[in-house]
Formats: sequence, structure tokens, C-alpha cells
Amino acid sequence: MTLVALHRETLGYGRSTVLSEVSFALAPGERVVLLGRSGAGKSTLLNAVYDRLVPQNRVALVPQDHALVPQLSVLRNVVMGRLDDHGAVYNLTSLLHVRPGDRVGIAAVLADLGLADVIDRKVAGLSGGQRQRVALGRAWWRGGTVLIGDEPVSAVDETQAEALLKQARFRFDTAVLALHDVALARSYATRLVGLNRNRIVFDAPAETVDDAQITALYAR
Ligand SMILES: Nc1ncnc2c1ncn2[C@@H]1O[C@H](COP(=O)(O)OP(=O)(O)OP(=O)(O)O)[C@@H](O)[C@H]1O
Repeated sequence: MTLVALHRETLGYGRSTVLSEVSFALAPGERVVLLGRSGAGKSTLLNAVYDRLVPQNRVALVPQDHALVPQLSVLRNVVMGRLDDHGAVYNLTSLLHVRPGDRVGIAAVLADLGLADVIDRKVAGLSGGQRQRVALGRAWWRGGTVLIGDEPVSAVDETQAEALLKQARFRFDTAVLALHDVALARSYATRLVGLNRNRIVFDAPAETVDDAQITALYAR
């Protein structure tokens, strides 16, 4: 079974091509990590995969810029993870008065992320690492078949990053993440995809990708 498949597609913006001849398929249970230099096209590929997954799958997204509403509390930002489960009236009332059951569930998610103390704080007053964990909290609260994350642990230290990816594994069977930390990528991924010079240069089970292949991605 395949959740999404791109076959020799060209991805880019307007007339500018970022990735050529992209073939990429995702099966349930795979944890795919995209590697490549800044600008190699990781976000472009992630966005294309996300767009194609969404019509038929519940997908939790952690975008690179977090897409939080700074003026709202942590609680209300996390509530937004499930907005599309309900109609507009339900959503408006639950944003104004978060339902007690939802608050309990969200508090548990936030406790796992070390954010229990800031549940009622505005996101605007949080550190970068805290904001990133709020974005993860919104994805955890959403849940779903697939997690898509664009550098989802870039703002926290290595130990925290490992712990957060463990939670991601526990909560989502299938994921596609862009990560810049190669050791972290190796510890998490079942499959590694390397992007360089407008192409996918490798796409293979993580244990078969050697360090030289990865180093070559980042060579000038
Ligand atoms: N919305 C956009 N419109 C036009 N060009 C874009 C847009 N987003 C990205 N690009 C360009 O596409 C190329 C690939 O960008 P992309 O964000 O996919 O790379 P990336 O590997 O995710 O980089 P990073 O690690 O810095 O996030 C870059 O040259 C970038 O300038």
C-alpha cells in the first residue's frame, strides 16, 4: 500500500524549478528523513508530499516557521490542531471557551512536552524552543496517520531533540521529516532521502546509506 506517490515530477515555484524528475513514494510505517544543504529543496518536497496526502489522510504538520498565533495562549494554539474536525460555530465557541475535556487532553500533551507551566501563557512571550514545542503539541493533539515536519526539533538541544523524536515515533507510525542533524536523522529514520543539485541523489533504507554519501550532500 502507498499513501502518496510522485512520479518523475518537477517541483518549483512559478517558472523556477527546484527539484526535477522527483519520484517519491511513502508507505505506512516508514519514517523518512530528508537531508540536504539549505536550499536543496527539502521544504519544497515536504510541501508537495503534504499537499498530496491531505485529501485522503489525516496529516499532522509541523511547519518550519511553526505557524502559531503569537497573541493567543499555548492552549488555544494547540486547540487549533483539531479545528477541521468541527464546524465553524463549534470552533468559534471552543476557541473562546476551550471545552474542559479538551483542556485536560491538551494539558497531558503539553506535560509530555515540558510545557505544563505555560498552558495559559501567550505564545508571544515564549522562547524559540518553547514555541517549537507548542507547534509539536498542536501536531500531537491533532494526531493522524502521518506526521510531516520541517526541521521540527531544530530549536531545542540534542537531548531534548532525541526525546521529542521518541515521542513522535510513539504517536505516529509514519512520518516524513526534514532534519539537519545527521546523527538524529540516523537514529530516527527507517529511510533516508538525500537532495542535492535539484535532484534526489539517494533514497534508501537508513542502514544502507553510508557516511560518505551524506558528506557528499553537504560538500561545496
Ligand atoms: N515560496 C517560494 N517562492 C519562490 N521560491 C522559493 C519559495 N520557497 C522556496 N523557494 C526557493 O526554492 C529553493 C528550495 O527551497 P526549500 O525551502 O525547499 O529548501 P530547503 O532545503 O528546505 O532549505 P532550508 O534547509 O534552508 O529550509 C530555494 O532556492 C528557495 O529560495
